[in-house]
Amino acid sequence: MDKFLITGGTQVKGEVVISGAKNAALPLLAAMILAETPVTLHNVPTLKDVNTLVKLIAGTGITIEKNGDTVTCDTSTINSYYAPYELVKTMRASILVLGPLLARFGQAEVSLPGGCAIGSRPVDQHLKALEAMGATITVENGYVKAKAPASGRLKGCHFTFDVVTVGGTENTIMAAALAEGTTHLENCAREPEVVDLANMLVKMGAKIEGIGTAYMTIEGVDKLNGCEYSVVPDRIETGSYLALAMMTGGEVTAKKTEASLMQSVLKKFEEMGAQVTVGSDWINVKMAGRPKAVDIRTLPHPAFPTDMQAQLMTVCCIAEGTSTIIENIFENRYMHVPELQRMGANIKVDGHTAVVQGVDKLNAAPVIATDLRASMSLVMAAVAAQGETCIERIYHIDRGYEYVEDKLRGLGVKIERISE
Ligand SMILES: CC(=O)N[C@H]1[C@@H](OP(=O)(O)OP(=O)(O)OC[C@H]2O[C@@H](n3ccc(=O)[nH]c3=O)[C@H](O)[C@@H]2O)O[C@H](CO)[C@@H](O)[C@@H]1O
Ligand SMILES: C=C(OP(=O)(O)O)C(=O)O
Repeated sequence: MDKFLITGGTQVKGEVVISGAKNAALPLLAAMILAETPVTLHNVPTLKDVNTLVKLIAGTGITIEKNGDTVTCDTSTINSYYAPYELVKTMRASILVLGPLLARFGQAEVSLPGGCAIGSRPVDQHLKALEAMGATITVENGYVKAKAPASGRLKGCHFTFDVVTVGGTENTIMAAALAEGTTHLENCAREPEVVDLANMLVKMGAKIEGIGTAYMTIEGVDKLNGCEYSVVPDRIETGSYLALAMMTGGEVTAKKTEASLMQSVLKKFEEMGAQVTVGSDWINVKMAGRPKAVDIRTLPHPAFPTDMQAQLMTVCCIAEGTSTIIENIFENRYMHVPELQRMGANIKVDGHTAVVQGVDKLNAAPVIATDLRASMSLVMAAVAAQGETCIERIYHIDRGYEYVEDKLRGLGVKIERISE
């Protein structure tokens, strides 16, 4: 398993080009299954999760290829509607092929994703919404087996999500796009990645109203065509590199990104004393001196995203004063805390609440990355700490940060990957 060796004490400075968003690329790849003619997707990041989904889609017989940051797909060769456990277990977002396969081909068999380090993450809302559209769903031997009604097509319905779910909303709008009749969805997720998916579906010929709101109406169409589309910039990758500027009293300009996607995060940066300047496709963050403590609650978009919680907590570790963080989305998303404590952070966790008392500095220590964003939080801590930090199990970071060492080196970070 690969490790990172990071020599700390660097004040980062420079520019970083932001990649397409992992969390948009995955549903957009799944949506390709819906198209009767070829689709071309640009700005697709080269990541382990993207490779997994491409492999899973190729396993159905669909012709799909990734060249650089472009993926092309032709569904005319499909001969299977099956997503195996071996791939699904490595990436929960694999469940996103369920809605498209079922809506287009009337059947699907997809392994049930398990829980993961950050929480149990059930998919009951995905299944309930598809059932409301007339699907017959059984769960047997760890697989979700889904069939459309006898007509072969799902039916429009009225469905209210019990919880705001990004993946649940995505699976449902993809299915509804090809259903017979109109689907009314309430309590939808409004994340930019859901909006990106809806926009691509519209480009493919779907009829969707209420994009970016909690209430969406989808009038099903008989078929969807291919299109050419470009993945939205990664707001979490953007936020992570900008947070590194705050962590080290440095300055970072994130390019090829969009400030409008991440207002709640930029507002927190400003509350912490950073100078934030934005342009049409860039954001600059400059931090003079020590950040100020801040209070954070993670909630669905447009509030503060759970995927930035670990990174901001790490900045709070060296901030002046006491910060309070409340994680409302996932029940176990504080796995980075014991590792940050090993580096000298003063954090107390009680249930969903973490109280972080800022310290003057962090120290290098051997640590273990437990999940994707926890990995980035440890990288940030290591860059700011005095001494050499070894971070184990960095395969997590490869799921979600494209060319991470190159980008960090471009900002002055001293980082080495040790492959064993
Ligand atoms: C690939 C992708 O886009 N991943 C993102 C997506 O994950 P994902 O789509 O899995 O997250 P959800 O929005 O579905 O989960 C939000 C909450 O709803 C619960 N829930 C979800 C579905 C369901 O059927 N039943 C249920 O109870 C989950 O356990 C969780 O507590 O949104 C999360 C929340 O912004 C992000 O952290 C992830 O990075
Ligand atoms: C939790 C995340 O991803 P996933 O839903 O793919 O596990 C994330 O991107 O932070």
